Amino acid sequence: MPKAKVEQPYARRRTLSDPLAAALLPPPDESPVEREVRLKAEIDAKKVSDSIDDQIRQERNDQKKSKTEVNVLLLGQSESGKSTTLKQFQLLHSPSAFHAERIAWRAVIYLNLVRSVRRILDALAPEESDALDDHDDVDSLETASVIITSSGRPPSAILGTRVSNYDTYRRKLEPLAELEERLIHLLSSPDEDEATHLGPSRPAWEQYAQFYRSNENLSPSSHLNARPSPTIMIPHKSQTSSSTIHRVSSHTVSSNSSLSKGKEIVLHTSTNWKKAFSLGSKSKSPKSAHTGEIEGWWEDPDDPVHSLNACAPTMQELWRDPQVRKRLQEKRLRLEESSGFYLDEIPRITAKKYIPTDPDVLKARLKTMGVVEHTFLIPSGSNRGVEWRIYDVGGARNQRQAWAPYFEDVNAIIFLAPISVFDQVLTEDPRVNRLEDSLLLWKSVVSNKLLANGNIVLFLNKCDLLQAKLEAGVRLNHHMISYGDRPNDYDSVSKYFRNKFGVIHQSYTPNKERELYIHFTAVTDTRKTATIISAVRDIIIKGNLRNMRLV
Ligand SMILES: Nc1nc2c(ncn2[C@@H]2O[C@H](COP(=O)(O)OP(=O)(O)OP(=O)(O)O)[C@@H](O)[C@H]2O)c(=O)[nH]1
Ligand SMILES: [Mg+2]
Repeated sequence: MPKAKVEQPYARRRTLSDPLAAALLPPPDESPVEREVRLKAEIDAKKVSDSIDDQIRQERNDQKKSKTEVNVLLLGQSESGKSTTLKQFQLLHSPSAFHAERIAWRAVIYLNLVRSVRRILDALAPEESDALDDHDDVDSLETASVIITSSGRPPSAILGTRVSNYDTYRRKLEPLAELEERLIHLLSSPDEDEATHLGPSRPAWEQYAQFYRSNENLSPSSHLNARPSPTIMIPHKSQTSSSTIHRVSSHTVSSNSSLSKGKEIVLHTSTNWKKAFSLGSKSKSPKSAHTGEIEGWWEDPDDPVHSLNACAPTMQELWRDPQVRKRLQEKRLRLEESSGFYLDEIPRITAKKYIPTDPDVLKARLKTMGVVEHTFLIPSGSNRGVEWRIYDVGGARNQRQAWAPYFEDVNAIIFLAPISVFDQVLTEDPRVNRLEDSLLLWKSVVSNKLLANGNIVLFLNKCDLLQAKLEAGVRLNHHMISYGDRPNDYDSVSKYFRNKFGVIHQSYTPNKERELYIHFTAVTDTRKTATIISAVRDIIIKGNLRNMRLV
């Protein structure tokens, strides 16, 4: 064995300084046969040792992979329900962090309500023929909820029901216009007229924590764990200047380390977040820590709650006015598809000491800019120890270029396609039907090679709204000719959509073995969504293990 020959002198030389090697040296009187046997034994031993090393390395890698993180990307067009799904994940896995943020959602909910009222008033305005002709007030008509006819224009009743109290409503609700401006200023970036970030968070939390605890019967420790830490800016992965990553860690573990790891909320780079926190910040701290007597935002005369509270009876009257309802129907303005749900709860939402409930927060609309990362560490159950990173992206067309940098490391995609939107158009481009946009987006996601090995889960979302719409008599075949004369009921329509999305996946996926998991969802429904989320979690974990060949 030439190799052994070459090795021996070195081995002998090493013995001078290496006692272990000296002990392993062959006996000086070794016969050629003994030598051969020894060398073979050494080679065999090395093989065994190498294979053990390989095994250990492999196990370490596998352990590392399965232990560290599962990256999930939420994709879909704007208003498809991505952020709402993320909120459901948060509510399920880190409820205390979710609850701690509730007060901060107050301003967003106010803005959602005030905008609904403004949209109603705009829709009631007496029609002037030329106002319709140069129809550039797209926003006031809430494109997302307006049916576009073949002429490309909402079929507004030209001479519809007159609302006799219109002038009174306008006059009495005048203060809301100023309030809307203020809230937009507080919650939006200068170039946006939609709310894109939360209002007061930490200051509100600190000031009202005691009040909150006494109202919610929650233990002080759970609140301490949930307290969001100050805002930190994190540069975006992509080159786009308009995109931002917002990072929110929401560990469910209750150790101190989770606190020190930092639960940071990152706002838009162009946002003055201190300003955003100012709602309620004028309120003073509790009058007395001993008596627990609380002085809160409702004692601050500048707080928006006062204008809202004063306008509440008129808002209520407006929303209940049969002439108004008729006019909205004529205009086919369906406020229940957007932020309209708060209109059904005006007295509660405008109460001076209103604190948003879980369902209120889930329904609050806050447009996502850039990419928001949430981390969940699941401390028990079959997913124990797995760190979940969920990325929620902005779905509007000008936000989609920020998605690609996240495709590389992704383990699973949850794609949201709202299927109630077949009669709606994109807010950012009123020429494009929302469902068509969703189908195109779906096609480009399922055919993407970078995503070929990830699991893919499709949420056919807003099923509650689809059902209501079909029951109200809106016909799918008026908007999708391909539907033909099939029945216009929920079962037939939902199956049709499932098939349509399924076929696209089958035709365009670069990975023919990939299974597609489809769920019919209404992600604002916590109970049903919790069940779906745990099923999805198991699918993703199993898929991951399969990819790592552990199963
Ligand atoms: N009724 C009903 N409303 C829903 C459903 N899913 C989402 N919504 C509402 O639709 C609105 C938009 O949802 P978001 O989760 O903000 O949408 P998004 O996909 O994150 O939108 P972008 O951030 O613009 O990309 C919110 O007001 C939600 O409450 C649903 O299944 N049913
Ligand atoms: Mg969003």
